Amino acid sequence: MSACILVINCGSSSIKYALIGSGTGAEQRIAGLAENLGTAQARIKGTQADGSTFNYQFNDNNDAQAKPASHADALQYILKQLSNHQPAAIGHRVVHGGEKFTQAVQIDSQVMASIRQTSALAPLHNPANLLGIEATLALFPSLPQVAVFDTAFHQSMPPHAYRYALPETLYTDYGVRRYGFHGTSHAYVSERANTLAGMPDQGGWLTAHLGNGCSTCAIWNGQSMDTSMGLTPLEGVVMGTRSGDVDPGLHRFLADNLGWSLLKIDEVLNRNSGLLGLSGLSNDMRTLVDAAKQGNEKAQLAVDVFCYRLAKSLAAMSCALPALHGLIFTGGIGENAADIRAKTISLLPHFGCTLDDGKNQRMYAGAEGRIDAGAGPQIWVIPTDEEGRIAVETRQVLGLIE
Ligand SMILES: Nc1ncnc2c1ncn2[C@@H]1O[C@H](COP(=O)(O)OP(=O)(O)O)[C@@H](O)[C@H]1O
Ligand SMILES: CC(=O)OP(=O)(O)O
Ligand SMILES: [Mg+2]
Repeated sequence: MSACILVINCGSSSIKYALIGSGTGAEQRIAGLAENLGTAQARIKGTQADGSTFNYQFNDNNDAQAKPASHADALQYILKQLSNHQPAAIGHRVVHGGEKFTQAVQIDSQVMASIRQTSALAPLHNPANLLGIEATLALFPSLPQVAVFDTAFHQSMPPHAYRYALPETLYTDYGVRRYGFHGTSHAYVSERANTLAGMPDQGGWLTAHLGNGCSTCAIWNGQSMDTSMGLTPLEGVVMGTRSGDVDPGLHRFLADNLGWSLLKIDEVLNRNSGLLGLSGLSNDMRTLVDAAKQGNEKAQLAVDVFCYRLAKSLAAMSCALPALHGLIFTGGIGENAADIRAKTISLLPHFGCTLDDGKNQRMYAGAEGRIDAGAGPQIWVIPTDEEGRIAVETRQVLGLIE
């Protein structure tokens, strides 16, 4: 693979990686996932250059005394797998860039200090992103590294969308405003939809990125006009383990009546809520859809709240657009869960969308296509490609020719 970019997306307990070659003709890609890092179940699975797959369990003899594999251990293993390929540069997903970063930048010590400063606003994400950067800097001290921010795409939001109705000093002195996340994904799928629908850089799209974290976005002529996540990735729609919007009065209620500390409240809203909290069963939409079909009422309620709050968010986002050309579903749930798409669309009759049930049900994993029946705004399923877009932006920042 010539002049390839290594893309690293470090989560709190996982690392997604991809080595993306520029070559001529079809793009070449080797990708994988390390998960359960920091636990005895840490493992890595991925593809190799010849197309074969590997699945490596760090602690395969279940030794209770063994030290759990860290992010650095996983990166070392990943790089060993890729040792036949010398990347030209490394691109990192960084979730929160605050107001400072309106586009991707080459990483230096000042950029790292800024990412560190912003960690308080994305405690599940930025510290993990920094771990990834530090580990690759140690392993490849001479390679250029680029940070691609989830927040950058949303810096085009107008003040009426990004300001909270709070005293001004909280914004001017402390940066309390709405930032939005998943920008790399919202940007990628809306550009892709422009291309597929034959309307380059024009039109109004509502995008629903539905992964473990979920967010919606209103995009007009290629620019983010509003999005459901805010100061932190906790605001907005229901997610796997995150609550999304709650009454701000909830915090005082829990403190006064249950004696919970702010730390405990934050933990519950981030890690024990959302689909997991409602169902008491799982944060995995596949499990919930199956359980609901078997008559599990809590799983059904979790699915119902998820779809209703998602439709409500899309309806609210439509206020940011002069005209609506289409809706786009992406992320693990958006790409794979036909019933969730159908239920959400059924809650938006005033959009005038018509779903083609057959096309919706027939969409297979990894496919992109239109699932509307022709009348009203278009409905698309477009698999996101955050890694591909991070590689493109890394090349652009460094002036590397594709
Ligand atoms: N076939 C499917 N049906 C329903 N949900 C699915 C399906 N495949 C994946 N998902 C859901 O997608 C979510 C994970 O999305 P993904 O985009 O992979 O996550 P991440 O945000 O970590 O990138 C999980 O809730 C998972 O259950
Ligand atoms: C910002 C965010 O929620 O990211 P993820 O979906 O990767 O958790
Ligand atoms: Mg994701």
